[in-house]
Amino acid sequence: MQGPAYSRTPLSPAAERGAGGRVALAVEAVSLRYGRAPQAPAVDAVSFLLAAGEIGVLIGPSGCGKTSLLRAIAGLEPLAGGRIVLDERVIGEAATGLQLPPEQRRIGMVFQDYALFPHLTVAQNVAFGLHGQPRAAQKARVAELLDLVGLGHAAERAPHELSGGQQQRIALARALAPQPALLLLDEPFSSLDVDLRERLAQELRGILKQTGTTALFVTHDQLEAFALGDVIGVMHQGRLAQWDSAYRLYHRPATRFVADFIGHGVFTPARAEGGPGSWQVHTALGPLRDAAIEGVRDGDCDVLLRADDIVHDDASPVKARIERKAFRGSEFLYTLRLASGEQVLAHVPSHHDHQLGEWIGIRAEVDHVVTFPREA
Ligand SMILES: Nc1ncnc2c1ncn2[C@@H]1O[C@H](COP(=O)(O)OP(=O)(O)OP(=O)(O)O)[C@@H](O)[C@H]1O
Repeated sequence: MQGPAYSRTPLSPAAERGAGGRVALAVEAVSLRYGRAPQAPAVDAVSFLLAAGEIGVLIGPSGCGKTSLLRAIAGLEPLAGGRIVLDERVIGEAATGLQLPPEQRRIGMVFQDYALFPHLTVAQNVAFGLHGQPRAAQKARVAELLDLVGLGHAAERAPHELSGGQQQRIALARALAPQPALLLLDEPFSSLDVDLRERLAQELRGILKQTGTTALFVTHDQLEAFALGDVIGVMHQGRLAQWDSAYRLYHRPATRFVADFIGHGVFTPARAEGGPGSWQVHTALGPLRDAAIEGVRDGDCDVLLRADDIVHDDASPVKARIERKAFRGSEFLYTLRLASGEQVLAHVPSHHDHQLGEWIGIRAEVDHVVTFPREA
């Protein structure tokens, strides 16, 4: 199927701003199919723009097509539809069969397995993409990159003498050394432990911003996506469900899938009344109002209630029974059941330590009311 993805905001925030937001990467209705299988394409008419120096992150459940899309951009898979433009140069186009080989795309890649050459030193690994340049220039660039990733002291060591995190920094230095027009990163931290991942994600963002590198990063991990990305794409069954800022993905999800995938929340039956600028959505927790509400229609609907929309308030006439609670340090995630049968989630400060089965007062404090057509 051709045509743009059903993304509410097809432009990334920086590309939309225009000023200082020169488009570096344009992915236009890109589709990819493995073999001649009749099943749905692995990537289905995906469109988005990434501005120069911007970091895009693709997230989505396993098998949704993230890696396939990255491979198509890298030139490792032929396009079944659409076109890819990098720095105003068409690098792949289904209609004409144009497919620039990976090495001619000026694209750097960092994958989960560090793929360093074991028989080369760290410095030789980083210099790998610089052949053809004068030796002195190569040496200076390698030193610069090793300093950038904090491993200047390790230049003469062998990759196996370094930790996983250090090896991944070397892989990053190697990919950045030839100053790629675009850096692709496919779950580069997934084999590392959680603390290290978080630190490396922050370091990586700093390095990419310092070098002004345009990058597209694939991860399973929402927190990693939020920490790294200027703009985040949620993929679902080969399609790009939404390409947007983290804030909008959370507060203005374009589809039910995105609303469900990002953050904690439930859909609860509601009834919308009013009109543009004056919508009121009636729920078991009382009426919700939002002048900026989008996509609502008069009548029955489902409304998204996030765990942070529900406030514990014993003075509230609305009561709910605690069915489950999960300790998360500064807060509990309570799963609550209203007398009317609806389930809601609530983030409650962890010093409010109530027992399972207890009834507590709650009220809804919803800044952004998000509704979807009622599902059977
Ligand atoms: N080489 C291949 N041959 C045939 N089908 C493939 C191939 N690679 C991937 N697929 C299929 O394409 C779809 C998308 O896979 P892809 O690896 O892109 O998803 P993903 O979102 O990156 O998943 P994960 O997060 O698990 O890595 C899946 O249905 C997968 O089974």
